[in-house]
Amino acid sequence: MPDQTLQTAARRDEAPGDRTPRNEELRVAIPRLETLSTVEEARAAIDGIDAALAALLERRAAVAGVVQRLKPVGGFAGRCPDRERQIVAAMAEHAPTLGPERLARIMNAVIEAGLEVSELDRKNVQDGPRAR
Ligand SMILES: O=C(O)C(=O)C[C@]1(C(=O)O)C=C[C@@H](O)C=C1
Repeated sequence: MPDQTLQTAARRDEAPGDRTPRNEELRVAIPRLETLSTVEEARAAIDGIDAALAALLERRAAVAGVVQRLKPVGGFAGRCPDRERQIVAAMAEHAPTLGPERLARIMNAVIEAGLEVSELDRKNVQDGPRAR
């Protein structure tokens, strides 16, 4: 059986005549464990997953940066623990083996990395890129 494909498509409804660009989509091969019988094969599968994860993390940080600019108080000062708990609870439904406690640690690192990038971007806009 071929690898499964995870397709993320956060599409807007298409109105007739709408010429705004479509969202990009990411197609990821999900390796079936029974197809992996050597370290090399398993590592190659990990590399494929990590490339997709990195692309998603990069885009997540950019989208979280948009949230920081739209919120009345953005950045670390506007951190929202309730929203972070919601995110972890929703993710735990897709990752029951990892579970909420491990996911909370992972997402804390992901969210903090995004906030760091958005604060650097804000500083660059204020001071110019030389201050970086
Ligand atoms: O949803 C927000 O309010 C955000 O600022 C985004 C985000 C995130 O990266 O998902 C970042 C910080 C908040 O503590 C919660 C969530």
